[in-house]
This record gives sequence, C-alpha cells and structure tokens, in this order.
Amino acid sequence: MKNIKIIQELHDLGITGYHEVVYNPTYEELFKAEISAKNKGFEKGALTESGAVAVKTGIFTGRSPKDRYIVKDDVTKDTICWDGKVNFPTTPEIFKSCKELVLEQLSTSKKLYVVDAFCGTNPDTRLKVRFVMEVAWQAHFVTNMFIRPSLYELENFGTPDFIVMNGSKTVNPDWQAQGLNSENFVMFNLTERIQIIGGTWYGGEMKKGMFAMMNYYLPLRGMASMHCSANVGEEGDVALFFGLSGTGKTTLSADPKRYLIGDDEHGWDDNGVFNYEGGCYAKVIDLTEEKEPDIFRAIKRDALLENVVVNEYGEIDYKDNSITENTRVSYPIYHINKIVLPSKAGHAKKIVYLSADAFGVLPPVSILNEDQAQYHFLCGYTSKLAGTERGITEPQPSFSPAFGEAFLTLHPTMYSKTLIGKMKEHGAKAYLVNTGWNGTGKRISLKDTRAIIDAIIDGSVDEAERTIVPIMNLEIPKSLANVTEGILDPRATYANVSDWETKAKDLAGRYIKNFEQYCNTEEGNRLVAAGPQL
Ligand SMILES: Nc1ncnc2c1ncn2[C@@H]1O[C@H](COP(=O)(O)OP(=O)(O)O)[C@@H](O)[C@H]1O
Ligand SMILES: C=C(OP(=O)(O)O)C(=O)O
Ligand SMILES: [Mn+2]
Repeated sequence: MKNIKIIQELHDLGITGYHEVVYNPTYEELFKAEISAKNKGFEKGALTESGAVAVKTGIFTGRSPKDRYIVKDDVTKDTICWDGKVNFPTTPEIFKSCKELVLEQLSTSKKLYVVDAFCGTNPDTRLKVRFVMEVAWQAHFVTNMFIRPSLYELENFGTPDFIVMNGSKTVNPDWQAQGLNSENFVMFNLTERIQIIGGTWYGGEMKKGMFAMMNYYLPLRGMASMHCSANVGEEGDVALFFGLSGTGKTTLSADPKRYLIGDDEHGWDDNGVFNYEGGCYAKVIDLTEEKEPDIFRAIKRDALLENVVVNEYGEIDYKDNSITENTRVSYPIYHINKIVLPSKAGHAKKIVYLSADAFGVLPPVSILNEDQAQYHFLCGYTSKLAGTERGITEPQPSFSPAFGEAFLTLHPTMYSKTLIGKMKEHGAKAYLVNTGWNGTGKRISLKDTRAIIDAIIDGSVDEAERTIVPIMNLEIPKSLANVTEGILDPRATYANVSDWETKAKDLAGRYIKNFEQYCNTEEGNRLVAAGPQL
C-alpha cells in the first residue's frame, strides 16, 4: 500500500516513468543489491572479510565545495551568509534547469530507492528527510548516517520537511553558459526545501548537506548547531569535541570509558546536547585494531566501506591510500558498544577545540578563558587535511570559523553567540587541543592526545601547575599523567626555541590578520586581547 502512495508522491515531485520503487530498504535488501552481479561500474560493491561491503565512490572521493550552491531568493537573501567563500549563490532558474536534469535521470531509472529518515534526535527540531536515489549503496549510506525511523514513525512520517534528489549519474551540460564551476552540482533551494545532486556520487554531500540545513534552521531558533562529536560519562558529564575533518572528532569521541552521543553533528537546546545523526563516518586510513579498537570492531555486516583497497579474498589493506587518503566507513551508531540512545544527554561541561596544527606551533593542550573560548571559536584555526575536499592533497593551514566553515549557512557570529551563550549558562570550560604536529616534525601521538583528553575530563588539567606560552598567549599545564614528558610546551620540542619563535610569530600574524574581519564591532575589538600577540 505504502509504495503506491510513495509512487504518487514521486509523480507529484516530477519523477514520472515506470520503475520499481524500493522504500526504506532493509539492510538485507541493500546487501543483496550491492553485491548483485548485475551491477555496473561504481554501483558494484565487494564483500570484505570484515562482513562489511566495500564500494568505490567514483571520481569524487570527497566533497566538492566549489560545486555547491544555494538559491538566492526572498527566503535566503537576507539570512544566508553570502561571503563568497562557502555559500555560492545561484538563481531559481538555474536551479530549475538542474532539477529538471535530475528529474529526468530519476524518471528514466529502472529502480529507485526512497529512504525516509530523520536528521535530528528531537521531534521538535528534527527534519524529516526523504532521499531519492538510484544507487543502492547511496541508499545504504543514508540509512547508516541518518536516524532510522521505527516502523510506527515511518507509518506516521507525513510530509517530508526536506527532499534530497540524488541524480549522481547526470551532469549539467549548460554549466558554462550558466556561469557555474563545472558540470557537477550540489544545490539547495530553501523555498522548495529540496537538495539536488548531479555528477558526484559521494554520499558526504547528502550528510553534510542536511547538516548545513540544520545549521540554518536551529540557530535562527536560538539553538547552538555544532560541528562536533559528543560523549557522556557515567555521571552524566557531557564533553564536546569540535574540529575540522580529520582532526579527531570521531576517533577521540569513541572512548571506552564514556558513552558516545555522536561523532560529527550536534545541537544544544534548553534540555541539553543532541545528535543529528544515526550513525558514524570514520576515517580508516592506517586503521588498526590496536590503535582504534572501537572503530575497527564497528566494521562488520551493515557497515559500508568506501575507497579502501580490497584483494580477491576480501582482505582490506587499510594502509593503501592509492584511491584516496580519505578512505572511510559508515556504520549505524549501535555498532559502537557504549552509546546513549536516543542520542542525547544533558548540558555540556567540557568543550574541546581540536586543531591539527600543521605548523607545529600550538601546544598539545591549552586552557582557555571565556574570551579565548570565543576568540578561538571564531578563528577556528586548523589545517585542512588531505582528501575530504576536492583539491586538498596535503595539510593546508586554514581559519575555519566554528571549526566548520564549509557547513555554515549563517554568519559565523550566529554560531559563536549561540554556543558561547550556552557555555556561560551552564558553566562549560573550553580547551584548545593540538592533534597535529610539533617541533619533532611528527604528529602528536594518539596515545598522548587520549591522555590529554582524560585529563580534561577528570579535571586534572585545571589543577596542574601552569605556565603561559608567549606570542600565542596560551596557558598550558606543565605536566600531566600519562603524557610523554617534554611535549606539553611546544618550545621544548624544537632544537632551538628561536625556531619555534619564528614560526609562532608567523602564525600569530595570521591570527591577527584573520581576526580583522570581526573588528568592526566593540565585542570583536575587545576579543583581540584574547588572541596571539606580536
Ligand atoms: N593525536 C591524534 N589525535 C587524533 N587523531 C589522530 C592523532 N594522530 C593521528 N590521528 C588520526 O587522525 C585521524 C582523525 O580522524 P577522525 O577522528 O575521523 O577526524 P574527524 O572525525 O574530526 O573528521 C584518524 O585517522 C586518527 O587515527
Ligand atoms: C564527512 C566529512 O567530515 P568529517 O571528516 O568531519 O567526518 C566531510 O567533511 O565531508
Ligand atoms: Mn568524523
């Protein structure tokens, strides 16, 4: 019965033609479809010895920010942050023309997958999203990543709040005349509440696409919307880990001592912190069971591996980066043993900003005061690591406001205002953690970072004897339990302190210059004193 209704709704959208419609497929159905011998090209999945299916995502092995557009119209012209860096504007006409390409692609397809799922744990703020696509593993990806409705919720799903139409097999021949970046497109129309995709098969566009929409709707209602992972301890103590891709959100939030809330996207309302997602999306480059046991063991039946190299026996070589550095696995959140369900908890008490500093200047941990918490959140200094975005092949220093610039739809100050407001209200403390490099030229070890996180969570970092790192103007602990001696002060990891100083002055200059954009307000001017000083 339901299928007839869905087919009617697809027709109303403009997806006509005769095709089989698979509505909210089970994992069993997805598995069969993915390993079917009939699959061609990038539709093919391979069974691995882990039990998970592995796919290749095609030409795109990461997001494509330059192909991402938002329709500029009456709804969005005064709300979206049109800063020329992230949210590229397009017209309703160009959107319509690309939408027609997608509709035609989906209309001529023999088989369509329709997945209804939630983005957001709480009924009052979640988006009911309908995904329409023709590739089985894309349906698997969104089934893993979004919140799977119960049968009852599915029966009562009602009208979707947002529709994502994925026409990855089509491209836009008119892109040049339309002044677009390429034949590939990822477009949002907030008036129609539709996202369309063409050219790229990469599932991350759907995941981070709906995140960008939550980043629009929630802060406008006064809630914090955050690019962070979250976990909670036995006592109900919530910690958040902000960070750009590859800085450690997923890795560090999977902590056997704590319960996982989510690994990437969260909101914070009057009741506490809640996840937007129903699954995790972990990096698997160089993964070992020893270093990351929880993630390693989450890779089993129903998990979906992307762009890993698999041999004829189904053995996975996690060290092989020949397809991309951004090898991944998605899995439903219950593949991690210690979780809270539904994915929410109380108010956060510890806020960690993860920064993978490619310059090797930042201390492994700094204790931030209130102004510094705001300053460093607006700066979002880190490095873009290879792989997640098209064109990034080596660590590239970047100031990414809110540690998630690529997904901010509103002005960055909307995110700092909402977050800092919540932090003050609930007495949360902030820390800056460098998960990147130091003077040794090597990345700070995961073991040391984990011990630092333990010290933040158990409060010992606040009790330790402290000192100030000049230029960067950061307060650090002198020693911490289980952290390698001599690494906490970055100056000590250089052969000559003057080498660190030269680099620190360069980085401080970049901070100061970057912050000028916030200096047109009294508050912004006041915050300058909280940052690095030359
Ligand atoms: N000191 C460190 N802290 C955190 N992660 C580290 C560290 N050193 C190496 N890594 C590696 O960096 C990657 C972090 O990726 P991930 O946790 O998926 O980031 P995110 O979720 O923020 O995108 C993992 O592959 C992890 O093994
Ligand atoms: C999936 C992504 O992010 P993260 O690495 O933060 O999980 C992404 O940036 O596309
Ligand atoms: Mn992650």
